Amino acid sequence: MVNRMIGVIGGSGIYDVDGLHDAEWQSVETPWGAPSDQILTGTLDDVPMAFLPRHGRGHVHSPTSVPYRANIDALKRLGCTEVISMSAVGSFRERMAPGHFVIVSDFIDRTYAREKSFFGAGCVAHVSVAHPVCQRLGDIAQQAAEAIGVPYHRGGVYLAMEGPQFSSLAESKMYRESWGADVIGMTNMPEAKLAREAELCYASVAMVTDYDSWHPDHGTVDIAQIGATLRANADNARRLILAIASRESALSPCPCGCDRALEHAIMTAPDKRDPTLLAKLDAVAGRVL
Ligand SMILES: CSC[C@H]1O[C@H](OP(=O)(O)O)[C@H](O)[C@@H]1O
Ligand SMILES: Nc1ncnc2[nH]cnc12
Repeated sequence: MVNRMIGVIGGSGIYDVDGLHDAEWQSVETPWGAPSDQILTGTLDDVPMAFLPRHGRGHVHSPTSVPYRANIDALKRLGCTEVISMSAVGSFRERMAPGHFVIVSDFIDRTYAREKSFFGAGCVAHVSVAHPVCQRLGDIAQQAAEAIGVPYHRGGVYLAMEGPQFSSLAESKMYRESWGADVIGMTNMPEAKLAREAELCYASVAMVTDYDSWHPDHGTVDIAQIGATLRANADNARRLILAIASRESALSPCPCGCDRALEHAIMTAPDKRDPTLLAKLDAVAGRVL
């Protein structure tokens, strides 16, 4: 048995975590470039943790410029076995109100200007993302939300848009009424797909900041209002991270198979694989290469 190591990716408004023992900001180099920032490592309740601010401290990266591959590679390289995302989202459902947390169950990926895979020419792989979220990690997030008493919803479809502009009214209505999306954000894809390729369990806790632009009583999205809700949510986000750590246990194989996602995924014949790409895949896919 090895211990779990939790990777937490903090989204807008979450640039550090309190209470880590032996806390240290570490620089991690990856074959995919630099991650969004240094990574804060330490232990919470004796559980090793690595915290990465997705947009960098000071909010430097836009949703499009976030180095998603470097971020996932860096967390894997540090020894993380799972990744929890904490993200701001707009809501398409009246009942998912600002201040509520949604434990995401699925995604619709509408992003188009990002690198979406570690694999490619010279080493082709196809993993399943039919169930992009780890059920076991979702259970832990749910238990943690229950324990801290934050209003939460288990399950919700997160639509990932490219941004950085918010949606038009017509888009907002289409996502909500025709596509069945429950919340909208700009960052969880391709992050979730890359976590799957890296055989990391992934779960996303979406923190509702607004009703996007569809709601007749709430007008259009306003970044000032989002900021105020984010600040109000930040304390609950920190408490949730603590509560998640205290629910972690020794590592056993993931019941959903996230940790074995690459088992039969690589298509390229061993003698046709590109050594340069294979070298870059050392952390992400070393187990199967
Ligand atoms: C600050 S509103 C828009 C911004 O916030 C969300 O980022 P994150 O998922 O990192 O919390 C959203 O996806 C947008 O990038
Ligand atoms: N309405 C919205 N659309 C996209 N990303 C968001 N992040 C927070 N609110 C959002």
